Amino acid sequence: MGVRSLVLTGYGINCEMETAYASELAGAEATIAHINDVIDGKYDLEDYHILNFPGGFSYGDDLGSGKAFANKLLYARTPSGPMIEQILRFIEDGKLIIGICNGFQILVKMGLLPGFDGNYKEQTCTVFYNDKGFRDAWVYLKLNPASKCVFTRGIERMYLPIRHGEGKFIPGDKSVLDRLWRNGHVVMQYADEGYRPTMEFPMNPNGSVDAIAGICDETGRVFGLMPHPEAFNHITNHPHYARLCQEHRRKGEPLPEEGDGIRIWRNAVEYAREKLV
Ligand SMILES: NC(=O)CC[C@H](N)C(=O)O
Repeated sequence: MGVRSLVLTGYGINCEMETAYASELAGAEATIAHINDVIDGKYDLEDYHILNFPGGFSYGDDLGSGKAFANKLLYARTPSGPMIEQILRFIEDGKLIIGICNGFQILVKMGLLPGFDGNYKEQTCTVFYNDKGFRDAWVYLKLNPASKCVFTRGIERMYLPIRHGEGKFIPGDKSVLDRLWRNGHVVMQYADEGYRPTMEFPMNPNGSVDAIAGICDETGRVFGLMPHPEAFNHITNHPHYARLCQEHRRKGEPLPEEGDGIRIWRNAVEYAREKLV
């Protein structure tokens, strides 16, 4: 049996195709499912190993990005009980969840991230309006070596696209922020070209506290980030592709075809193959 990846969509989520494609490039079998079909019981989370919450504009970002979709997941009932119970069981079973951009906003607003002490239903952080409005650009990311995140194992730095208006990560208070650092929840920070974390715009595109761009839960198996790794699936996505080609030709080194973002799903698929399949 192979690794199966479920990609949710519906209500204005718009990155499901690229997210499914990223899963497949990494060796998983991907299925795109409308959230209502999951709630109706047409898809069973039990059949999957990786659950993806892609980016987009669910419910038009009304009430704050991701809030309405988060509430839908918290309060919807499936034929076999509350939807949230199935999601909690998915985590308990040792499986993997990733939320990207709007997906990250949904996970934070549900309380699934950071999910302190396994309490996945209490919101302790938020993702708020960027300091300087909507931004569409590529960002340098410094990975936290102390993070427990399964999806980013062995990755020290990344260069990925962002496109959001509400990406400013804010912990509820200082004790929440301390705890995020102390227990390895912080996965990645916005950085300058030398990969030093920064609060400076535009390298830090939104003003996130401590330049935080992505966090995970205590298990390292629930992960969310504002940047879009699925959108760097091939080297031609890179904004300086032509320059990279020239540089590599000069050095006589082949340019890798796969985009760096796929490493996130490669880690997930490898973990699932080892532990879940
Ligand atoms: N690209 C996205 O997923 C956008 C996220 C969200 N709708 C925002 O603008 O903040």
